[in-house]
Amino acid sequence: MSVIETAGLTKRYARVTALDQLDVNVGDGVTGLVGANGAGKSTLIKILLGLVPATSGTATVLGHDVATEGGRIRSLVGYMPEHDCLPADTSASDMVVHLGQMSGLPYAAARERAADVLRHVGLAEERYRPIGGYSTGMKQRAKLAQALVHDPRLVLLDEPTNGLDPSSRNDMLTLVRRVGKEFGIAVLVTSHLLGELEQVSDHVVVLDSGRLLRSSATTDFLYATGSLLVEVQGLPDADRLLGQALVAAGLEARPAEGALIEVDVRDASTPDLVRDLTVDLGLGLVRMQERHHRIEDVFRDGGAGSVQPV
Ligand SMILES: Nc1ncnc2c1ncn2[C@@H]1O[C@H](COP(=O)(O)OP(=O)(O)OP(=O)(O)O)[C@@H](O)[C@H]1O
Repeated sequence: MSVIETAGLTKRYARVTALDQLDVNVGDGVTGLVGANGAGKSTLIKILLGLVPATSGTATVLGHDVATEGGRIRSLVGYMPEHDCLPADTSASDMVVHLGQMSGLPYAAARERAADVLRHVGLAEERYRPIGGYSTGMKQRAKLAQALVHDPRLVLLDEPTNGLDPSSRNDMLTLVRRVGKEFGIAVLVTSHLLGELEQVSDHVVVLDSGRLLRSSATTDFLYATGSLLVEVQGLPDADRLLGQALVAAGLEARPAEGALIEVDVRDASTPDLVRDLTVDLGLGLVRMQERHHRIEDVFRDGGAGSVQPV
């Protein structure tokens, strides 16, 4: 059974079409929903929760119709909203217990679950302190905890890394991955950064101005959009020699800035092939990094993007 399924889903506001004939099918595991600001990610999440009505089309969540079974969906689904929405003068513990009770848990069970989830997100020590004194990272973790308190079957996480510094961002991405893998909860997580969703998602769905650009396994996505930057040493013209060998082996390769070689990733074996050819030429492999295209360029004419370590 699909976790989320939409058909022809459309949402029009007075001045803008936020979702345009969207057909998506999300299964178990971690699914990344990526798109630039205004692409329609939050609108989709609100429709899936039954909080905002669609203009036309249909959507189901865990087999329930969003148009008629919003209450049932919200009892089965955890939701982490994008913006700062936490009460400053309440402790994370009180807030999560309260939301657990609102989801139908008896008080004692809500307390027990709240302690568990706050520990899982790394807020065991601070859980009795008022949220107003929390860092942004702690607030994001408190928001994640309340999404998990009623043991949902699916969580919808809207920009969980928003406003975080690089180290807190990595911690949050690790947590998101754990929720999907260790707790076995289906996850739909949004971001405007393709790179960070690739780190945690099994599947990536890309929205552009409310339209579906692509929906595929993360690995397919990488192969379709990525290239490698390679640096070798050992001979004065090491980069040229390797470039020629790569082209002779049928790969697309070209010189890049700083005596690097850029190689298009053809499939999962490409990095091994680069390594083997380097060794065959008696050269040393200094580094090999993925280069991603920018999300805006992915489906258009390509272009250089951020470089991330393999
Ligand atoms: N309540 C509303 N009334 C009118 N227009 C809206 C409303 N909510 C969203 N929109 C518009 O719909 C489009 C999609 O917005 P949405 O918030 O879903 O995008 P998003 O991908 O989540 O972006 P962001 O990350 O910036 O929140 C935007 O053009 C936005 O201005």
